[in-house]
Amino acid sequence: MSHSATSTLREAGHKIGPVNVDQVLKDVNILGSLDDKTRKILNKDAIVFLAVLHRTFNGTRKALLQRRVIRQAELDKGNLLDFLPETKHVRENDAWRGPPPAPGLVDRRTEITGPTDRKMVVNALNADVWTYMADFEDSSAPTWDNMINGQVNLYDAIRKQVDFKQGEKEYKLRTDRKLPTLIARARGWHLEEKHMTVDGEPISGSLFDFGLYFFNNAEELVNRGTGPYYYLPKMESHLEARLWNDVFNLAQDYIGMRRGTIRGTVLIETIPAAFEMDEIIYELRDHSAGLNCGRWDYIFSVIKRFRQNPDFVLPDRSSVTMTVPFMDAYVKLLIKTCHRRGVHAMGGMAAQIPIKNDAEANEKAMDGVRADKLREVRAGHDGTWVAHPALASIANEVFNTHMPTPNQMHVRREDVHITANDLLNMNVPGKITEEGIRKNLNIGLGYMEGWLRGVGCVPINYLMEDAATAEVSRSQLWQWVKHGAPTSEGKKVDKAYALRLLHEQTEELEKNAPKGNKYQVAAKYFATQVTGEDYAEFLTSLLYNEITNVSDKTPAAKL
Ligand SMILES: CC(=O)SCCNC(=O)CCNC(=O)[C@H](O)C(C)(C)COP(=O)(O)OP(=O)(O)OC[C@H]1O[C@@H](n2cnc3c(N)ncnc32)[C@H](O)[C@@H]1OP(=O)(O)O
Ligand SMILES: O=CC(=O)O
Ligand SMILES: [Mg+2]
Repeated sequence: MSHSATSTLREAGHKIGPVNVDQVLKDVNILGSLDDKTRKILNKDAIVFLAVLHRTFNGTRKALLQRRVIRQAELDKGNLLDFLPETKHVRENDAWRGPPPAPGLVDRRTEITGPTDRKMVVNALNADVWTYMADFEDSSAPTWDNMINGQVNLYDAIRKQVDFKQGEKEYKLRTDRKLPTLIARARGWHLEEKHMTVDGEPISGSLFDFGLYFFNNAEELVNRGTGPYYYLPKMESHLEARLWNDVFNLAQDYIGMRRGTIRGTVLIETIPAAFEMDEIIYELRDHSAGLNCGRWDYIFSVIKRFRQNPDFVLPDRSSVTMTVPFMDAYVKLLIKTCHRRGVHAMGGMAAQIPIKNDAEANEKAMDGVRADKLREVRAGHDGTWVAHPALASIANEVFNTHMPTPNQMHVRREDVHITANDLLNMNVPGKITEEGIRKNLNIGLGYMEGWLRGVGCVPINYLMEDAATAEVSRSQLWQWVKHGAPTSEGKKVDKAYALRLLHEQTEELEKNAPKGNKYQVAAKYFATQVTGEDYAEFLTSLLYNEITNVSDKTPAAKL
């Protein structure tokens, strides 16, 4: 796209502009390196658009993050959460609905998810699935290269120009059928993208991911029969959804696109958001593509938000299943709410992945995935997630058998009545064991070690581990030490015990890892997080500086 000193980007239909490019670009810096390919994506017009987003919305974003801090202070005093009295009218009004599903989103029974590196993009689009969530979030470490090249890969994939060769292997998009609908997951409101600054501040990771994908592809996607679709992670209130809606409106107006063309599926993956499901759909209204049960972040959020409260201490991670009372209540409420409002209620991610060298263990793992998908379809979910192409056939088989229609929005779940007590019912059977502690340490260390090398999703003990699952492990360790939880072996989990096991696990992992691994760095950070004292809001924010080398002295790229 060309630019001029006064660019309207598109003369026809736009409502915002004309924009004085030189003026907007004043005090905008790109601190990450650019080559010919990335420069095409992060072109001047795109940068102008991102700067407009930043200047319009960053103040609100920061104020909303501050609201999280204020709410946390209330919870730290022992207060609980409840449905909001001020939005009762939204919940009780039966008259409003979300929009009908957008093109390409009517049937989304099996969604594959994964990071946006070129190989994974091709493999995901070739998988036997209906939709593909291309992930800039939980399964991506946000290095500059990952984020910007991910945008290049999606740009090329949308235009079917993504084929490439790696060694002898050719990666080619299949041509024998329609490709799955693409949905991009932007980073959450809490993350920043340090490689682009506006007026001396880093731009929000959400606005960067959303904006670049939108600006470069929205029109192309519509021309190809779908649209600019997103997954929106880690929100904590309907006001954060309102901010997304405002962003969507501005973006569509900016390029002259009909409002309501963008669609966002919101992950309900924080405990405060579970109390505002109706309100979140209401805020996004014409842009809503439903809600999703982001189970891993949800467990993380329950522990995080109530970490000072001894009533919320949970047993070993493996005991916190989808059928324990608080998880069951959350699933049921989500499905009921979505279907009442005519939008999709998406299921989530079973962590099992294929085990290649042990047929028996593999069968057991696949049975676990099958059981999870069966529970989801029977509960009324309209679709589910798979972490790996080899799991698509299992999800398809279960959903094809039990969901003959493209979705099951007609399943209204009037039988379900979920109260605040149900959402907060921590009656979870199970024990805290030394094995559970060691597993959490291995997951935390293993995940952080990969993340520090730029890998955002790793297999550990034949389970998919990503930013959300690692947070569950980290938060459990913190919580157990904080509350001096007893183990089934008769020990009290305290700081000395946690640090001793951390040391042992680090040694063990390092012994078997290639030279140049990052276990020592991971352990240094993890040690600050598992002693019941400091608790970073997010591991990814805590570690971010380790994967960026941006400073005041970094020269800006020439625009
Ligand atoms: C809590 C949440 O947010 S869940 C959502 C976020 N998490 C995810 O999206 C999980 C994504 N999954 C993955 O990253 C991977 O499946 C892992 C890391 C768990 C396992 O990866 P690997 O060890 O490489 O698996 P494996 O060796 O079996 O892969 C076989 C092939 O499938 C490909 N593959 C595996 N998972 C995916 C995927 N999700 N999308 C596309 N391709 C995939 C691999 O690239 C590999 O391709 P190749 O044969 O061309 O080299
Ligand atoms: O994003 C999904 C989750 O489970 O977390
Ligand atoms: Mg998540």
